[in-house]
Amino acid sequence: MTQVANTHHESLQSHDPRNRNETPFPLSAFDTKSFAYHTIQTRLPIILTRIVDHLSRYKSQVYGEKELEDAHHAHPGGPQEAWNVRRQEAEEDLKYVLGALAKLRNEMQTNKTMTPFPSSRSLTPASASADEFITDDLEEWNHAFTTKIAQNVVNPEDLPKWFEVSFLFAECYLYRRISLAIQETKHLKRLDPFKWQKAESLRDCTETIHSLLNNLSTIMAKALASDKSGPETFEDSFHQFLRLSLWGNKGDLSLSAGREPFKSDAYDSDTHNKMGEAILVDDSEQVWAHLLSCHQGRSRESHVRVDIICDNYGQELVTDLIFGEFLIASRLATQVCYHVKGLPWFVSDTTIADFLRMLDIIDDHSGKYGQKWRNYLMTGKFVLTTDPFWTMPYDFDYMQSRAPKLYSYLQQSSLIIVKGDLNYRKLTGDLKWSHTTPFRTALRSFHPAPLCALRGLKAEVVVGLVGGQAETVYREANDWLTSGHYNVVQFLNPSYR
Ligand SMILES: O=P(O)(O)OC[C@H]1O[C@](O)(CO)[C@@H](O)[C@@H]1O
Ligand SMILES: [Mn+2]
Repeated sequence: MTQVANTHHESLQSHDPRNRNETPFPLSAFDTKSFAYHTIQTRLPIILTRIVDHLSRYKSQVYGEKELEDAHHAHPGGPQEAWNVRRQEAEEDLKYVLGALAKLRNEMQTNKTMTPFPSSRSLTPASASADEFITDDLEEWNHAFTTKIAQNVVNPEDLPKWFEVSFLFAECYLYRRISLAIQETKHLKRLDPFKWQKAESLRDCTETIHSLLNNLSTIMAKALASDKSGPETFEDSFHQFLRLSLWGNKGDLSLSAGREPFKSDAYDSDTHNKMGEAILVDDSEQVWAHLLSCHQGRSRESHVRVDIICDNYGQELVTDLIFGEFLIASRLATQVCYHVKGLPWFVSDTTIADFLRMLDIIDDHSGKYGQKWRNYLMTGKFVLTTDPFWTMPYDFDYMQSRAPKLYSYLQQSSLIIVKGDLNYRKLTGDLKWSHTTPFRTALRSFHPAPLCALRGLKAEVVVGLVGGQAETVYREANDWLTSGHYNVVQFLNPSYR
């Protein structure tokens, strides 16, 4: 395997507990020609500025004025004084958040040293509810600071800086600091700073979602009608739904910072075929064969659980729900488990509150599926879960040691679908692998169960290509690694050698 080493990082080799001799170095903004540099220099400041704009523009929503008014109307003679105090405190909270974000932008742009987090115990808890955001990842963040794992600093005594640490660490750190500013307030703890962008993008793809849900009933009816002898007959539909979920990944909001946002057209057979031309590695056949063998090999009582490590809200989540519906209705799976983020993350990633809101929105589109999928959640056909690991700075190679419970849960999966670009970066460690490195090698120790990555290429790591393929695609489009146009469907069953 080619070592694409960066002299700056050479002295790191002995420091990271992983065997550096066998793995290349992480992508980092240290390389000024890289997408990482462009992101930290230009895209992330835009993302921060957008939050500040929205928080300033929608102040009254941020203060929860509507909720206050509702409470006031519900209890007209109620404690007006208390509400006024709450409003003033919320105003102070907002000023605090805006100040913290300005400070964060300044620290990033002037390449300051990154500082550890306060202990989660120092944060006053909000009352527990579905839209509660986690805080219990902070001790792990500080573990990464103390041990310097995942950071890629040059010498053990060096402190991490924005343009020198690994790109993955820097980017995750930014999103964690945004959440911290919000969690440090008294009244704004549940604020999702990306909610206006998520809502806007949802409006942009309303028609697409509507048509997807409308067609779903027809396609499912057709697919189920042809179910003479069991799930074997679903092969074509399986490929359609898998690719639909891949296509869903085109609509992320973090990529669009500083670029034209992706406008979704209806997904039809033409889109399906065009997508096919832009799939650089397509292991869908193997995924199908694997899932079918799970179904055929299972006894009457046993389960086939498919885990979806989710990515974005909106269009992508709808395609993932549709895929889940297909898996359950076709009986290829008995359970589909959705893993979402415990914090607002990379602008458009799905949180628990987003997922539940999506079901309400789907109710408005198709009276049927929102309620149906809520029932699935109640009966265990669908499971919705989160874990602090997803918002830690670690790539998946660290899951077994830093989140052993999550790892062993995933070991019981029949198939793990890993969605999107960021998750792919975490699968491969966001390292400078040669593009012909086998997918298995790039996963390093992460082999909990058979897995399939469904990902649009939006960052400078991709593995598993054949010799010469990268060069050919580069000639077609020199921004092939980051444009989101090209895709991979990569499968690995760790029990096959
Ligand atoms: O939603 P996705 O597919 O993980 O994409 C996230 C985006 O954030 C990044 O990880 C970094 O900015 C890009 O690679 C990508 O544009
Ligand atoms: Mn995302």
